[in-house]
Amino acid sequence: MNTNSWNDWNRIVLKVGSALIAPSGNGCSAHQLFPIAQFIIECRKQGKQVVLVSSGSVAAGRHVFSNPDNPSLALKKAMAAAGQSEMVSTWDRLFDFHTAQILLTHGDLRDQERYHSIRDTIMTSLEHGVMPIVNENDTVTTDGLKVGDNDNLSAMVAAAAGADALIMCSDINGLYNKNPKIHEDAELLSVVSEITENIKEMAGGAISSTGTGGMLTKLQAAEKATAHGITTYIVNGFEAETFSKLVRGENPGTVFTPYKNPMQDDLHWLTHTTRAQGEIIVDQSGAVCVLDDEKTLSSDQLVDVKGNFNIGDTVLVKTENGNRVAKGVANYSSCLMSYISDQHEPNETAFPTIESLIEDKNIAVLKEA
Ligand SMILES: Nc1ncnc2c1ncn2[C@@H]1O[C@H](COP(=O)(O)OP(=O)(O)O)[C@@H](O)[C@H]1O
Ligand SMILES: N[C@@H](CCC(=O)OP(=O)(O)O)C(=O)O
Repeated sequence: MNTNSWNDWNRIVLKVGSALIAPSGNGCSAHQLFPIAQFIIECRKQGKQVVLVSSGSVAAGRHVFSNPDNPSLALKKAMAAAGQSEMVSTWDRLFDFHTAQILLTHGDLRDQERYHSIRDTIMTSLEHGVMPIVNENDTVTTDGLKVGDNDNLSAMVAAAAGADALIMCSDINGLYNKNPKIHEDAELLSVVSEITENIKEMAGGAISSTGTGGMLTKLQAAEKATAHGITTYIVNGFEAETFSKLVRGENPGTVFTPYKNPMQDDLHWLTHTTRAQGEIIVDQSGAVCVLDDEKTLSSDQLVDVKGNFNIGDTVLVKTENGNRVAKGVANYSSCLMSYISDQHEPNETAFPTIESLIEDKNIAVLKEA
C-alpha cells in the first residue's frame, strides 16, 4: 500500500467542520477544539507544518442574528462576516504562536496567477512559523465564484501547499458503506485504495443543520488530494483518541491511498481546481491533435463554441458527439473563436488559420477521450 503516516509528514492540511466549531448554535465553543489544538501543537513541536482549513463562520455568526430558521443568502453572508472573526479569534486563543487568516473564493483559485500568489503566501507564512487559517470568503462569493464547501477547498489548498497529508475532521468516524446516522448496520471502511463509482454511491449528504455537503464533498476532496499524491483521512474530530492514534501512526478512521504517480502541479490545477468557463467543439482531427504529443488545435478544426470565456480561462474541448477530450487554457476569447467557427469557407474570408487555440503546454487529457 502507498499510504504514508505520521513519520512521513512534513506538511499537513487539517480541515475542521462547522459542527466542531459551533456545535450548539450559540457561537463558537473552544471545548471540542482542545484535542485538535493539542494535535496541531504536537505536529509543530515535531517540526511538521500545519495549515488549518476551518469552517464555521456561518454557524458561529448565527446567534448574532437570533438564530433564524431559514436565513436568506444576504443574512447568511452577514452571519459569515460576524462569525469569521469569532471563529478565528477562538482558534487564536488556543495557540501561543501567530496565525494568519486567508479567505479565498474559487475565483481566486482558478486564476493561475492568483493561485500561485496564494501558494506563496501560505508557504511564506509557514516558513515564518505562522499557521494559516483558511476559509472560503463567504461574504463576497456568488454562485459562479464559490467553491461551495470546505472539503473541496481543503483539497485545493492541500495541493497548492504541496501537503503530504489532508485530514478532514468531521462528526463521524470516517466513510461507512451507507450513512450511519440513518442505517444502524452501516460498516466503516478503513482503507479506500480507489474512489470508484461504487464507493461514491455509498456517500450521502449532511444530516446536521451545520454541515455542508456531507460525504459526497469529502470524496470529491479525497479524489483531488490523492491525485496530487496526498494521503487523505476522514476522521472523527470529536474523539480525542483520533489524534493520539494519528501521532502513533495509526489510522483512526478512513484513509484514502494516494496515487503512485501523482499528477504534475499545473495539470492537477487544471484538472482539479479550475472549472471550464465554456466549450470548444472540434472535429475528429482536432481531437486527435489535442491528444497527440504536439497538442495543437488549429482554427480549421473548430466546429462550434459554447459559453462566454476570455483569454486565459479554462475550456473543455469536446467532440461533435459530446465526448470530453481535454481541459485547456484558451488563447482566444469565445467571441473571436465563435466568429472564426462561423466562417464556413475560410478561403473566402481572408481570415488566416490560427494555429494554437489553446495553450499547448497546459492540456489535461480527460478520461472519455
Ligand atoms: N456513507 C457515509 N458515511 C459516513 N457519513 C455519511 C455517509 N453518508 C452521509 N454521511 C453524512 O455525512 C455527515 C458528515 O458531513 P458534514 O455534516 O458535511 O460534516 P462536516 O461539517 O464535518 O463537513 C455525517 O454526519 C453523515 O450524516
Ligand atoms: N465557509 C463555510 C463552511 C462551509 C462548509 O463546507 O462547512 P462544513 O461542511 O461544516 O465543512 C463557513 O465557514 O460557514
